[in-house]
Amino acid sequence: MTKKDCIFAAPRPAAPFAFTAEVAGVFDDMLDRSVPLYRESLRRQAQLAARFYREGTRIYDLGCSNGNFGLALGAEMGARDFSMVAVDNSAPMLDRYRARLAATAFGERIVLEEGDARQVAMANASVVVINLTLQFLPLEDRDALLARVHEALVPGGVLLLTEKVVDGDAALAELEREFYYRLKGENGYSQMEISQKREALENVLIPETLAAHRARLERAGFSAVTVWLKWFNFAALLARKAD
Ligand SMILES: Nc1ncnc2c1ncn2[C@@H]1O[C@H](C[S@+](CC[C@H]([NH3+])C(=O)[O-])CC(=O)[O-])[C@@H](O)[C@H]1O
Ligand SMILES: O=C(O)C(=O)Cc1ccccc1
Repeated sequence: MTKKDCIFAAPRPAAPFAFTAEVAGVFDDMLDRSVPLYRESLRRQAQLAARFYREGTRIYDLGCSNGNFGLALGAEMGARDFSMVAVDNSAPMLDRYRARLAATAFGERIVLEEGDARQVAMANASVVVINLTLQFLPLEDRDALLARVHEALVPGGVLLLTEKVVDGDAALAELEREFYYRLKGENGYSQMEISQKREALENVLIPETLAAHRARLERAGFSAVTVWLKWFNFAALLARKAD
């Protein structure tokens, strides 16, 4: 059971946001109230993964947190066999993922790896998921990771990439931010919570434009890219490797 996210409710000393045990303990509530269409997007990504998964290959989930994609995928696959490697560099997140997997029938199909997404060895992948995680890597490391993802994919394999994005037009970027903070308010976050979290995420979560993402995916070698979901400053992309 995850608790209510009250992390930024009272004034706290300014510190960069990190995926600590405190965050892991309230993670589901935080994402349900902070990421528009979070469950819808996970469910469709699980369906896409099931659709593109090929027997004998692997799925990678980079930045898997406490396992919400893995649990959605397991439910989607049913009795079908699959193999997934789920990576995160936060031990408290993986502890929770491990505990949740133990209560499922598909636990042995998912291998948890504690480590840096930039370092993980990948091969023979039909699906790679990077859900709200590329945004936490230094800008200069993003090209190399996506190039390695493309390299690891089998022909016809897909990358499912979801990110917080920023509009290239300053006025539209401001509009999207305004509507995003409106959603947070509707979901019960106070102005104090919204502004303290914004400060904690500065220089930690670095969003890019959709144009920058498309250009990177093209540089990495992907032959076809679609934005299958967009809500103001959040976007989910599917990038396909040629057959
Ligand atoms: N360099 C890194 N290497 C590995 N993991 C990292 C790194 N940097 C950050 N992380 C991990 O990336 C995750 C980002 S959350 C992903 C949500 C999930 N995908 C979900 O579908 O629920 C998104 C969010 O909280 O906005 C955290 O668990 C970090 O520990
Ligand atoms: O809350 C935010 O502003 C977000 O961008 C979403 C989020 C959710 C969980 C951790 C970091 C960012």
